[in-house]
Amino acid sequence: MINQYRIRGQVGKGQHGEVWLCEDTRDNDKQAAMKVVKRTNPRLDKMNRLRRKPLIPPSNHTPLTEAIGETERQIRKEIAIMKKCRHPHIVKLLEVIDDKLKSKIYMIMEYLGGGEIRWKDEYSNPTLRIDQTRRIFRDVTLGLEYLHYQGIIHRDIKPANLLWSSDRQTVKITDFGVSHFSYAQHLAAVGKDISKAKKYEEDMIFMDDSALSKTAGTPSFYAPEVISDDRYKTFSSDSLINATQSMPRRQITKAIDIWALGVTLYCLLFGRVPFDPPDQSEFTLYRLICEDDWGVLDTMGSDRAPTYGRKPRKMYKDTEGYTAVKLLDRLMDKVPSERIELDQVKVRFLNRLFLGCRSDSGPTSVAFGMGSPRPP
Ligand SMILES: Nc1ncnc2c1ncn2[C@@H]1O[C@H](COP(=O)(O)OP(=O)(O)OP(=O)(O)O)[C@@H](O)[C@H]1O
Repeated sequence: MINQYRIRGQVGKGQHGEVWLCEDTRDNDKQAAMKVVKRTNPRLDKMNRLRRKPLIPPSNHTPLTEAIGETERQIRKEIAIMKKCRHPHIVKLLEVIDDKLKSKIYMIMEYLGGGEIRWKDEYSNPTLRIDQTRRIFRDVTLGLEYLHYQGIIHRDIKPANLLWSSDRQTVKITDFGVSHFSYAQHLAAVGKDISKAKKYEEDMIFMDDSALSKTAGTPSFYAPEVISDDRYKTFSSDSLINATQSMPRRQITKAIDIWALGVTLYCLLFGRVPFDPPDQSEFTLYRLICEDDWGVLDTMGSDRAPTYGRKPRKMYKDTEGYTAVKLLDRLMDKVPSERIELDQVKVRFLNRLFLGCRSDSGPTSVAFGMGSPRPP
C-alpha cells in the first residue's frame, strides 16, 4: 500500500520509472495508474551537471532549479504541466505523493485500461480501419489543440503515447516527460497581459524557453526544424564554420507537434513511418526528413481504401483517399510557418464530425470530413 492505494500488477516501464495499476481504497477501489519515479538518477544528473556548468557559483540564493538534480527538475516540470491539464483527451493527474524524505515520487493518474494503440502487424500492415483512425485522429487533434492553447508543446506525439480508455471509446494523450510549457506561447494563444502572470508564478522556474533548443522526442517523429543542418549534412571544416556562423537558430514552436501528428496519422493509415532509411542510420533519417518527400501506398487502413497516389488528381477530391493525402500534405509541410494549424484541421477536415454528423444524414464513410462516399 502507498497511502490509500493498493498496488496491483505492473502495467508498464518507461525510461524514468514504472507504472503500476492500483486501487483507491478510499474511493470504492477505483482503479488508477501509479507512476513511480526515482528522485535522482546519478548518471543522468552527473551528465547534466557537466553539461550545464552553472554560470554563478552556488550560494544561499541558488535558484531551486539548480539546487535539485536534473531528474527531479524534469519530474517536477512534468507534474507542473500535467496539473494544468483538464481535458477529456489528456490523461488526468489525480494526485502526487511527494515526501521530501523519500527517494521516490508517486504520480497517481487516471488508469487507461485499453493500453497502447496497436497500429501495425508483424508485416507492417495497418491494423486499424479508417473509421478507427478517424476517431483517434479527432481525439488527438482536440487534446493537442487544448495543450497548445495552454502554452504546452508536447514534443513527443506518437502512437505509443496515445492510450485507449478501458472501454476503447476514447484516446488520450500521455507522457509529458519532455513537454514544455511556455508562458509566452500561452499568452499568444489566449491574448492576455503578461502582468497577470500571478496564477503561474510557482511554475515560472520551469518556463525557461531556452530548454526548447535541446532536442527531445523520438527521431522518426522529429520535424525538420528540430534537426540542425550539422546533424545530416557533411561539411568541410571551413564550410562548417561558415555554416554554423550563418545559420539562424530555427525556432521551435507548437508546429513540431503538428508535424508529429502528421507522422502519427501516416503510421495509423499505412502501418509504417513516412521516413524509413534503408540503412537504418539516423544520419540518413534526418536527411530524408529535411529534404525528401514521403510516398503513399496504393491503399490505406486495414479496409484498404484507395489513396489515388501521392498527388491524387482533382477528379478524386471527394474521396477519403484524396482527403487523407491532402491532410498529410498540410500536416507534414516542411516549412513550419506554412504548416496547417489545428483550428484549420478542424474547419477543413473534421467539420462534419464536430457537427455530429449521423450515419443516416449522409455519407459518413468519408475518412476525414466533408465529401461524398468512395467512388465504386
Ligand atoms: N495512465 C496510464 N494508464 C495505463 N497505462 C499507462 C498509463 N501511463 C502509462 N502507462 C503505460 O506504462 C508505460 C510506461 O509509461 P511511461 O510514461 O512511464 O513511460 P514511457 O511512455 O516509456 O516514457 P518515458 O520512457 O519517456 O518516460 C507506457 O508504455 C504505457 O503503456
